[in-house]
Amino acid sequence: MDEGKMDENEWGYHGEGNKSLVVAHVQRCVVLRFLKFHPNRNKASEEIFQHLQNIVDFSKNVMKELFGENCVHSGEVVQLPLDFVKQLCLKIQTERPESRCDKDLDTLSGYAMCLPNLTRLQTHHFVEHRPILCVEIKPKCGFIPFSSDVTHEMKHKVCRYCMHQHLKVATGKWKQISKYCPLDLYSGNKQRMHFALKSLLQEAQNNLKIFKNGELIYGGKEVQDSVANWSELAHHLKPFFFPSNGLASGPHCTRAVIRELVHVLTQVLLSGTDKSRPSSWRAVPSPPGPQTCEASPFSRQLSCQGINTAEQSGLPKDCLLYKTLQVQMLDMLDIEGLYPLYSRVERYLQEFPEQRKTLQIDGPYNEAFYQKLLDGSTEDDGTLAYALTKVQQYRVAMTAKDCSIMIALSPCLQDESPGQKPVVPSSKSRLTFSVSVLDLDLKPYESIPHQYTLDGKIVNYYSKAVHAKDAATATPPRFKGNENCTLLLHKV
Ligand SMILES: O=P(O)(O)O[C@@H]1[C@@H](OP(=O)(O)O)[C@H](OP(=O)(O)O)[C@H](O)[C@H](OP(=O)(O)O)[C@H]1OP(=O)(O)O
Ligand SMILES: Nc1ncnc2c1ncn2[C@@H]1O[C@H](COP(=O)(O)OP(=O)(O)OP(=O)(O)O)[C@@H](O)[C@H]1O
Repeated sequence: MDEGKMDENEWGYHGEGNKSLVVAHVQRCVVLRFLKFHPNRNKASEEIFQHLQNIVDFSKNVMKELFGENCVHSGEVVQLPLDFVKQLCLKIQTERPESRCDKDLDTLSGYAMCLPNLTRLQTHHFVEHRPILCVEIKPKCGFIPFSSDVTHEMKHKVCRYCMHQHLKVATGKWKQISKYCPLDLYSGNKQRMHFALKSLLQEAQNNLKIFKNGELIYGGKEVQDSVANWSELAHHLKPFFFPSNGLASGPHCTRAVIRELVHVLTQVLLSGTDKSRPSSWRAVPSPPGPQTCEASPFSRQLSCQGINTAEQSGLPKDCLLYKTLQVQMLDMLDIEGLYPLYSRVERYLQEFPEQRKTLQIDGPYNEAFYQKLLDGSTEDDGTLAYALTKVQQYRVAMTAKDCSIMIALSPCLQDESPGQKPVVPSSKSRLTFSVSVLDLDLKPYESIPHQYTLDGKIVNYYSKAVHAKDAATATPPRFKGNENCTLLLHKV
């Protein structure tokens, strides 16, 4: 990229989250990722450069080690002409969702990250000109806390995502509770994974987006996509899964296409990444807590039928979901056990603020930072060192609980040998695929008190909701008496 000759007309709005905004080049497979801030809260250019450089370093030195080389794209920090950034900001403003406009793109520093466009690149080695489908999943936390510091009994039974759904609906963030439960997706059990993926397709919220040739076609919009839009989605997907057969349109076709998508995604999610290089670390051998969530409609249905819900096949150790779960489980103490350790670090920093740098609270995220994360000790010896290690591990775990998985699929031409590229078969086609992980910015130290407060709010709200519903109907809040759970077990 020639940063000297930048033309805003060559870039288009691509998407955004809470902290960054992404624009994509209209021809080349690259994106620019800008930081966002509340109005009038812009930081000094040097600070922004350092923040972005920290993101890149953390990705290279820590996340590549934990997730594997092939799945992580660290990118680089670039300096752009301020005029270009200002014009770009004006150009994309109308395309931004209103709910994200509480923050503005940083137009003052001129710094951004340049990354491969994962919605258009099949692998980072090839620039392809064939159709490409890309599914982005934000799976969230896939385990129930196993820490003995947990005081709320509910947290041992119901996962955070399912509890949080109730608070999100109550505060108006989403209209209805999703049937998706991360524990189903992470189970490694195909039936549960199909159910989880189908639930994401039914209620995408901010957990699912689908791009075709780099363009968003499903999810990620203000007006929520749902089953009502499946026939349109199926129309987009049909050439990928039924390339040469004239499958008629209509509900039968829609169901067939969605079924193929769900099956293919499951296979890809269970496939190995970085086969050549086994990961050098393990956080926890297998989830020590319960492996099902009592609020998951799937698990509830099985237990209604007297089937042992703890039974599951487990994830293959070389797949990305397994690696994600391992990193998430660096949170061994839960926020309830972590918070007192955070307070210990905080007290020390109040007394010795100049030590913040030595303790690597805001970086540098180098090899030494990574090595300290591998310390698996669980005995608190009362030291600052123990507290600091747990705090840093928690921040990394929280990052993995909020990252997204990007699955790119592209049809194999008839009789084509895929070469080095992995292939997933669907019933009427073969697709090459790649899997990546994105949004791996280390969560800030400062967010820990917020996590602690939010955790309490989520559990208290959910417990009250369960109580209220129990009192009214003698059934848990997620199910009304007339909701037939057998419906949920239809094969996809
Ligand atoms: O706390 P959560 O689980 O609601 O996660 C936040 C996300 O909400 P979600 O529940 O996924 O809709 C939230 O996503 P949205 O802005 O709601 O799309 C952010 O990802 C937030 O991270 P950060 O503060 O921007 O670094 C996330 O905050 P962190 O907790 O990861 O810091
Ligand atoms: N390298 C990439 N290639 C293609 N699309 C990308 C890339 N990076 C980000 N995106 C898109 O931009 C969106 C926003 O990016 P990202 O998740 O990094 O934002 P964020 O503000 O850090 O998120 P959060 O709300 O979780 O803090 C993503 O959901 C994804 O759709």
